[in-house]
Amino acid sequence: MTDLHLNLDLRRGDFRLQLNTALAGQGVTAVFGPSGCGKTTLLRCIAGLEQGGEIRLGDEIWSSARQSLPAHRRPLALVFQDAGLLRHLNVQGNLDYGVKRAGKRGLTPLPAKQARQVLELLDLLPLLQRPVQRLSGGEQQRVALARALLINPRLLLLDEPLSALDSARKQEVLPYLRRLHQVYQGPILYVSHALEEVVQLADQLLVLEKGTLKDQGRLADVLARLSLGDETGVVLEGTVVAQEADGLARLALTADGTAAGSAELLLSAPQALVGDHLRARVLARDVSISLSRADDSSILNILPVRVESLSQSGVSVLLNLRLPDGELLRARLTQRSVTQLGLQAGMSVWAQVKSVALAG
Ligand SMILES: Nc1ncnc2c1ncn2[C@@H]1O[C@H](COP(=O)(O)OP(=O)(O)OP(=O)(O)O)[C@@H](O)[C@H]1O
Repeated sequence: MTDLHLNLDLRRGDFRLQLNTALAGQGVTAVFGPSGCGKTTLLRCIAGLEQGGEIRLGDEIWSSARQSLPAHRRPLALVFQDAGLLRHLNVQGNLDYGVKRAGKRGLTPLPAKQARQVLELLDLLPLLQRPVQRLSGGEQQRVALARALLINPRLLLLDEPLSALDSARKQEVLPYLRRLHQVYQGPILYVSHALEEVVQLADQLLVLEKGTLKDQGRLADVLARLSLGDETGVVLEGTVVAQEADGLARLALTADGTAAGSAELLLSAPQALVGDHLRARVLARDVSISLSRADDSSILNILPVRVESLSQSGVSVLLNLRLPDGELLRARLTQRSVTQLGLQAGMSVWAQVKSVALAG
């Protein structure tokens, strides 16, 4: 595994990006934070479009006080919100153009068999002869992704690749991004300010605030630490074990993201396939508690939990709950409900989650 080491310090007007960290050499690391926190500047530094510090991928120095590999020589691929396709060429022409330039970056493009797998995964085989002006926004982004993957980059940088798409197109492209690991094993850096995207795609999360590192780590851990007010919640991960006839997917939770646990969730994830790894964000405000298992309720997800802690949060109480295999769940209740049920740390209760409240 080849980690990406960053030690950056640069100023742009009043803004200063100051960061000393390492990013995982595989999986998706999302760079997350409010507008203006420095996400794009960070990506541009790594891509060589801005200078300001040390960048090293494993033993390979891309930038230091003494030297800097020019942007067009760095062995990486970039996908921006604008697919940036060449308008006068068809899809095949755009892909060929990217492949031809891979050598400049010191990269060897994917061999034919793997290249075909990329095109299959992105459903591009039927579109190869199509002029790019006749592609939808979502299709254009799939071509941009293929063009990036075919050069077999050592690092893939995605800067808000969905933000120019409307929400229907976003939902269309997201499943493709979720499956990228089937054809690309290198590290992916994914810049976004959309939490729903980050939750679905990222393994690791790097949070920036005013140009500095606020937090970094496993997605579920960092999200649990972030204070998100009304959006406070947890991320549960699992494998889709069934797509049921009524459109609900059955997700078998994996306790630490790897080992299979015992709990299951039903959620609406129409695009997901059996075997897909999915994450569901469960907001604390969408979880209610009962002392006994209610079998006459419309709520489909009823999970046994242990109350770990209670903390006053504004006018409500935030409960940290543990599922039998150790996953964290949170519930936000009124003080009146907490008093009525006599809820205390250590109690075993039932957590109820409406399946519509789960965004896959
Ligand atoms: N060339 C520049 N000159 C002056 N200020 C700059 C320059 N480039 C970026 N900035 C400032 O640096 C800050 C970080 O910008 P950046 O685009 O990296 O943020 P971001 O987190 O990607 O924001 P967004 O989510 O809105 O894209 C902003 O305040 C921006 O105005």
